[in-house]
Amino acid sequence: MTDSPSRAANARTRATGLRLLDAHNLTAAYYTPEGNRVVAVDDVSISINEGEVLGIAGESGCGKSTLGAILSLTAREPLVVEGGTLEVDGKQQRLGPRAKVQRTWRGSVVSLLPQGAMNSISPTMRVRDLVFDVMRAHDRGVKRSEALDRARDRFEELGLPARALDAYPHQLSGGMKQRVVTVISTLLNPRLLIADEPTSALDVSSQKALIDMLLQMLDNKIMSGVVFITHDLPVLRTVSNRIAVMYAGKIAEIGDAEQIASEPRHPYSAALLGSVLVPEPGFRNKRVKGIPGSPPNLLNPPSGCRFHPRCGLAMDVCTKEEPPEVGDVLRFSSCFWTQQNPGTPVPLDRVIPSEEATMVETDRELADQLAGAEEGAR
Ligand SMILES: Nc1ncnc2c1ncn2[C@@H]1O[C@H](COP(=O)(O)OP(=O)(O)OP(=O)(O)O)[C@@H](O)[C@H]1O
Repeated sequence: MTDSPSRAANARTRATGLRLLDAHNLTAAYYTPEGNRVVAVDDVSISINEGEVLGIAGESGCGKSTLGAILSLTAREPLVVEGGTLEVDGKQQRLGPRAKVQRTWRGSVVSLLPQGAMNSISPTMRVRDLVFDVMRAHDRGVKRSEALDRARDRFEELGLPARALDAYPHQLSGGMKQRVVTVISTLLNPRLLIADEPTSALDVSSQKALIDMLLQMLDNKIMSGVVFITHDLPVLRTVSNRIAVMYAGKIAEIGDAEQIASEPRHPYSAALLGSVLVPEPGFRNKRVKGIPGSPPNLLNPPSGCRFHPRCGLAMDVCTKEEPPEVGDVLRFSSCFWTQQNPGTPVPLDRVIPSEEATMVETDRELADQLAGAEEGAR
């Protein structure tokens, strides 16, 4: 995905410094048919500021979608949210098996744009029927004409053709379908939108159109913040103000997107970003081919720091004790090495020893994307 400098730069100036969401001690587990408890998000706390896009990065299976389900209050069996608190505008929503979700929260305070949403629209429903269903789920008394007027106004505000409301899903292109679903999921002006892999099935120009629309929605105060979950690190770096890097159900590192990309403080972030591009100037056209090994099975995660079996910087303490959060709530790294080496750049060649790291040429398109994202950030 190529990027215009102004879009990326604007994304970084939207955040106000005012708090939008404080999420404390979120824990959720899947209960398997065999009766096993798989803790997919384990005691995670994050904060998001007004106007901010918080990107969530991490390898497959590290808990990104589960975190999205907790934040959007959409967890369903076999996932059980076991504890935590969400705080928005001074109001609290307690989480847990016995906590009651306030009706006014789902859709209005937090809203989910689920992974693959565009394929889950019934082929026999027109877009306008979906609009009415979504609005009616929150307001039993809403009239069809009111719902459609609201959607039509919103489509016009965001430059989408109002005639798309009369279309069946198969009549829309993939990119248009995703933009339409995004608009529908924000019709109630949620404070926070959680977008789970919103761009992953789209071609490059549709990715750009969707991201532009999301940023315009933030500018127009349709919502006040976005949690953007994706595997695609160049996209994440372009769109996010801050990035949270997840590993095995925990936040390994969180911080300003550019800081995370150029000066990661956690060995896992360095390795993950190194698998896209090696930051050292002498290796700009090379990257590490993946991180050796694979994320742990969350049924039985490693003791101490969960990344220690794959980390070339691991010390004895990392195998036994939970790592400390080094930094503050907006920028921290959960790592003993970071604690013992303040201000020292993570040596990627020691995180992934050279005999295990296969260096490959960075493909032209990826290098251009990253160069564009960097240019935009300046
Ligand atoms: N239905 C389930 N039963 C048991 N374990 C599950 C179930 N769904 C997910 N998990 C486990 O929960 C963990 C987190 O899954 P999650 O889907 O949140 O990860 P993710 O980072 O979003 O992955 P991806 O990028 O592939 O979507 C994974 O390790 C997975 O094995």
